[in-house]
Formats: sequence, C-alpha cells, structure tokens
Amino acid sequence: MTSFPLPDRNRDAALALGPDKWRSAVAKKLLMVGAGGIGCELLKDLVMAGFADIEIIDLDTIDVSNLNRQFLFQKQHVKKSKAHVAKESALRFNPNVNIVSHHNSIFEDQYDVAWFKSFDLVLNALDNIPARRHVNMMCRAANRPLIESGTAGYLGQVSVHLKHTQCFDCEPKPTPKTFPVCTIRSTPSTPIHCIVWSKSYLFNLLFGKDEDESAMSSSADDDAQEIADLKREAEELRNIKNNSQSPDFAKLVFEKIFTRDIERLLTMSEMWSSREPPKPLDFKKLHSEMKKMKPLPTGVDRNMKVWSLVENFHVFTESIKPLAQRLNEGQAKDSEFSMSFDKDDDEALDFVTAVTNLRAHMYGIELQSRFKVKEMAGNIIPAISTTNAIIAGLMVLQAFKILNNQYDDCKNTFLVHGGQRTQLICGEVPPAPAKECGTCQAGYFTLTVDTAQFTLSDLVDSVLTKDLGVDGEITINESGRMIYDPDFDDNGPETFENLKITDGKRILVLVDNDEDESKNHSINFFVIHKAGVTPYELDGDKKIPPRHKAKAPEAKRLLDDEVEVSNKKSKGDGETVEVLDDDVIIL
Ligand SMILES: Nc1ncnc2c1ncn2[C@@H]1O[C@H](COP(=O)(O)OP(=O)(O)OP(=O)(O)O)[C@@H](O)[C@H]1O
Ligand SMILES: [Zn+2]
Repeated sequence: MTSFPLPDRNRDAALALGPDKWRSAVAKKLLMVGAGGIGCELLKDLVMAGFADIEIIDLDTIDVSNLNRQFLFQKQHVKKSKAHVAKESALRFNPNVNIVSHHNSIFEDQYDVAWFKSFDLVLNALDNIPARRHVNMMCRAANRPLIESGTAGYLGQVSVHLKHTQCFDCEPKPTPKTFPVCTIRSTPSTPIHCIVWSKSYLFNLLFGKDEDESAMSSSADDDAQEIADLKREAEELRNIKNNSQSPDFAKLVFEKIFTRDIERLLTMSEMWSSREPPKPLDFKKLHSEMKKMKPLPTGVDRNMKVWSLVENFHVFTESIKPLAQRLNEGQAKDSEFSMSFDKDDDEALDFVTAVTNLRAHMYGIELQSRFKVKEMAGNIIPAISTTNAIIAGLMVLQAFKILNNQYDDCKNTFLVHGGQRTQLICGEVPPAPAKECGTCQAGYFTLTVDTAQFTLSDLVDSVLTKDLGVDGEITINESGRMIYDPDFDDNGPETFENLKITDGKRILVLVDNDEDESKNHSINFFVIHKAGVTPYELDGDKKIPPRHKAKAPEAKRLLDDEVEVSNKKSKGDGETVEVLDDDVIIL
C-alpha cells in the first residue's frame, strides 16, 4: 500500500479502507443525536477514526449514575451539560476535530429541515421512541441518511435508513418497557413511573446498599455549589437512615420525600411550565385522618382493592417499621447487610405499593391495587458498557459505507446473545420500505410564506388543490391541534400568524378519497416565514406518494403521534427507556 501521512490515531481506519475512501468519508459532516451510553462511545470512535466535522446534541446534564459507563464523563462533570462535556473530552482524543455541541432537545424548532440538510449523515444514540421518530422524520424531510442504534443488556442493534430502505417507522414498535431517569425522578406521568421510583430508587436508598460516596464526595472547583447540594441531599438521607430505629422514622422519611423534596422541585418553575406541578403531602393532616380510618380490608380484597390516600398513608407507616427493623437486625450481625426489593416479600410489596400510590396522588396519576403493583413491578435490564461500545463501533463501520455511497454493502446489524446462534453479530440487508408507512411514504415540502398574510384557505385552495392537485377530504393538523377538516373550516380566512403557525412549524395534511385510494396522501409542510413573499414558495417533490388505504389507523396514529410529540416537546421523554439503579441503564 502506498504510504500516506496520517496521524497515528487514524491509521487503522485508513489502512482498513484505503486512503481515498477514508479521506472522502472523514471530510463529511456528521450529526450525532444523544450523548449518553452509546453516544459517548460513538463520539470517541468517530474522532479516533478521523471524522473532523461533527455536531452533537443532548438535552440532559450528567448524573452520577451515568459515570459507570459513559466514559467521557467524570465525577467533576456531574450536573454539567452532556453535550458540552462530551465535546471537551473527545477533543482530548483528537484536538484537530471541529465539534459543535448543543445542550438542547432535538425537538426544538431551530433544528429545522435546513439544519438537517447541512449534514451528510445523522447518527442516533437516543433512549426514547418519540425522539427517534422525530429524527427519522426530519431525515426523511431533509433526504439525509440515518443510522439508528439501541442496546438492552447484552442485546443491541444498528440499523441503516436510506432513501430506498425501511425508515425507523416502517415497522411497528413493540410497547417499550423503559423510561428516562428524569421522568422517574422528577416528572412521572404514569403508574409505572411511580412504581419504578418506589422499588428501584427509594427502596434501595433506604434499605439497600449505600450511595456511591466516592462519586459524591469529590468537589469540582467551578461547581462547588452543585456538588455541595448533592452532598447535602445524600447527607440528609443518611441522617434519616441513621434514625431508622426512631419512632419518628416514618415521619422523617415521609416529610423528606413527599413534602420537602417536592417543594424543592416546585421551585424549578421551568419544569412545570407545560405540565401540572405535583402537590406536596402533609404528614400531620394525613396522620389525623388516619385515626378516623376504617380498618383496611383483609384477604383478597386487601390485594385487589385500590387503597384510598389515607389507607396508603397507613400502609406506608406500618410497612416501613418492620423493614427498618429487619435492616437493623441484619446489620447488627453483619455491617454489610442490605436488602433489595422482592415482590414476594409482603412488607416490601406493601411499602412499594403505598409509596407508589402516595407519589401517584401528588402527581395526579391513577392509583393502583397492590395486586397490580406486584404485576407491574417488573424487569429492569442492566446497561452494559461493552454492548454500547460494540454497537458504536458497528455504527462507524456503516457510516464509512454510507459516506462512500456503498449503499449495497450496508447492513442492519444485531448483537445477539444465547439461543441457537453461534455468531455474536448477525447482519441483514436493510429491508425495502413498507408501502403503508406514514413517514417515509409521505410528501415533504418547505413552504415559504409571509405568515402575516398567508391564510389557511390559501394553503387548501392554492397549494393543496391547485398546485399539488390533491383530490379528497382534507384534514390539517399542527402540533396535535386539528385546525381544519371537512366539517370544520372556520379557520379558513385566518392567517398563519393568527393560527400560531409560525416560522419552523410543521403542518401535517391528510387527504382521504373514499372512492380512489390512490388519491390518499400524507403531506408535511415545514413553514418558513419570509416577510413580503406573495403568494408562496413551495420546495419539494410534487409527486406525492399515495398513502395506501388500509391505513386509516395509520392516519390516526400520525395524529396521535403529533399530540404525543407536542406534549413531550423539549422533554425528550415518552414511552421509552427506564432505569434507576445506579448500575443500570438501557436504551
Ligand atoms: N429529545 C432529545 N434531544 C436530545 N437528546 C436527547 C433527547 N432525548 C433523549 N436524549 C438523550 O439521549 C441520550 C440517550 O442515552 P442513554 O440512554 O445512555 O441516556 P442516559 O445517559 O441513560 O440518560 P439517563 O441518565 O436518563 O439514563 C441521553 O443522554 C438523553 O439525554
Ligand atoms: Zn417508513
């Protein structure tokens, strides 16, 4: 092989590919979405392979629980932006790289189609379905290739989404079993969020192994205040644990987790700008109500009936005592003794049910029976850093192929474990798109208008009917709002500005023709405001693919998803991934 000057760190990648392919690939511009478990590995691999122009985005800050597998982060980085710290750490591997970091959600309007078009390839290292679907849709709109990734324990997968292959939405997704940590810790919205908090977080803190003190006790010069806050919180819990034999133990725990911690959360006003804030509970009030309470039902009823707030309070105060006693007795014999949640342990299940329901009550979430809590208190999959590392490596291999236009060589790759297979990694040719997919089979347009002048009727009459020639019943939605349908055309004369369809917004139009299915379409318009434009500028392929019938449910799903994404905007959470134990994390 001819010699070529390369920094040592890039030599392996270049030798494997040949200098030309290596050079042409690493000159391209990449977007990496998510800088968590897979993202940290991926960014390290990318800069080590020589990629020199990368933007990264992550909305989150670094948590102590990330440190065991997200190796770009160290304890002095706790509470700092994942995106910014990942950039700084990666630059130490290769200072000649240009990395731009965004501490933000990928849902924000500023990350519009034009922004996505500025990249040659997008790599997802996310942990939730709504964000994955959003990036998938933006990549389709911008006509950019996407590499998707995910891991769960020893399993992982990398998929390649090109114009002529399946998009992320082509295959229906199984109901996800996991959720983001911030949802569990601060913003639960379903019973399972409360169950996970109770059994994996609180139970462990009170009766399990102690917190990772080494990670908490070091202080970073410029973040002394935040580290001090963390230490104070840990100290507060330790003090409470030290009082586990006190008759006031239940009160001490209760007032910390259901009163003071919630009051502290309420001071973070941004968190509650688009969601209902929790209501703290009052120990004294519930204690006096408990005295008037009828005895709890016994037998099957105790298990099947949903307890009232005061009944949950009663069970909380009753179950915490024997658990604390068991811990104390165990530790008297063995100072290392600790307990972990077991759904077949009656006292532990009572405690977790009561805590789940008290927390659910504060957040306005439906309470659950003890039976249901037992059923739902399931399965948490540990995050394994080696799995993340393998998956990130496989993503880089696919990136080189895509960036050299070797589309026929691209593979969807699966990291499998156990079973009959002898191979650890299996590959398959990326399947063709699903005809009925509402995302990749939709039309995408950029619509430039003066939003102060352009009306909804202009969209219907001029753009849709005249220009695009759609023929059928039209339904129009924006961010989960239905703004036009065959029975509701009141908004017709309103300007986009009045309808709050501003720069960067996306409009979804569904066209339904009962007589001729080939005239059914899903069309997305990304709105750009430009003062003085008359009447409009339309950019996109005017041959809109038909939306294959059968998919009335698909149309409904598109609408549901609109609502879902708009509700979750900027939060990035959803029916996603979940974990809480410090040594656990999933995608
Ligand atoms: N909408 C979004 N925009 C940008 N980044 C996102 C978005 N949704 C999720 N992410 C990021 O994707 C990353 C996924 O990585 P991973 O699952 O390893 O997260 P994590 O570090 O486990 O997070 P957590 O501390 O919540 O468990 C996270 O860092 C998360 O902040
Ligand atoms: Zn698709």
